[in-house]
Amino acid sequence: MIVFPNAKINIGLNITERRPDGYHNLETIFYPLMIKDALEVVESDKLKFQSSGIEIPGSTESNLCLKAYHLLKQDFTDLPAVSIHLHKHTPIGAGLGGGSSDAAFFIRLMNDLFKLGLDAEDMMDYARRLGADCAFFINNKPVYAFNKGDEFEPAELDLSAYQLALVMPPAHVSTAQAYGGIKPQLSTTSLKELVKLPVAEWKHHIKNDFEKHIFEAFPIIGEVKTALYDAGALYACMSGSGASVFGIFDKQPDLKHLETGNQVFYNL
Ligand SMILES: C[C@](O)(CO)[C@H](O)COP(=O)(O)OP(=O)(O)OC[C@H]1O[C@@H](n2ccc(N)nc2=O)[C@H](O)[C@@H]1O
Ligand SMILES: Nc1ncnc2c1ncn2[C@@H]1O[C@H](COP(=O)(O)OP(=O)(O)OP(=O)(O)O)[C@@H](O)[C@H]1O
Repeated sequence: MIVFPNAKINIGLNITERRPDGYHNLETIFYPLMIKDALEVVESDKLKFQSSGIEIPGSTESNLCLKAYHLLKQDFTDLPAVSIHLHKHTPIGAGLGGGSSDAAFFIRLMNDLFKLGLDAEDMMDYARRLGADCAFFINNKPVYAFNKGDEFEPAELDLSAYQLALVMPPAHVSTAQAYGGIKPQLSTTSLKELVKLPVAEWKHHIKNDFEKHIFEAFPIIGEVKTALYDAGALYACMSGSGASVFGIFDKQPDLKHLETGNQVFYNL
């Protein structure tokens, strides 16, 4: 069975409180983005994992697909061994949730392949144990997210009338490093309300709290955001903890000048 785990962007990100467990409460809007990996799983005599495409840092055992397999195996002890092939296309250290998506799609695939009988809530509970971003990819629809970013309310948001472009600068930001530099602050108006404003108004109201200190550490990322506004973006923002930056345009932008040194994705 083969599936195509897609990425996400965060439209705004308010880090509101530090939690006693060391994590942070936040609010954000998750929006699915059509940059995709390919994930193939077949039943096998023993558990195997191989990847192709972009090189994934870290050990094979730390791959979120294998972590998801072991998590399911704890409860489904008869689960057969599988051979996993992940073709990695989504940039890593990008704030696009690529690894989280692989894990969530893996859980969905295993549920279908081996008829585990899990509903969406059950799968989200497994996903939450693998990472804060992971649960979103179970339903994979635009949502307002709160608490650790793993509790959701539906968001009525459809950007299909716009052109989305994404730029990945030559910088890699680790999520833990990004949270390390943050000073949480309660927000005055909820993103849930702000996102109802016209897209052209968002730049005056919707922010990503990571941008300030990440732009200081990696000036290139802030420069990319400026370049997206210069190219006519109605709204531009770093996604999650970075390093990628997306722009929302009312027509196909000309970003040729950004293609040297950056990876640019169009028609998302
Ligand atoms: C930045 C975002 O991508 C926004 O959607 C997410 O909050 C990150 O989610 P994620 O990559 O799935 O994060 P996890 O793998 O659960 O956690 C990585 C590290 O980020 C920090 N972390 C993550 C989520 C959160 N709500 N508070 C945190 O402080 C913790 O230091 C944690 O050790
Ligand atoms: N399937 C996977 N794909 C990519 N990275 C993975 C995967 N499984 C585990 N990882 C680990 O996750 C790390 C990437 O985490 P990081 O938090 O930097 O990602 P990100 O792209 O910024 O996504 P997020 O939006 O979830 O923060 C990699 O260095 C790698 O070690």
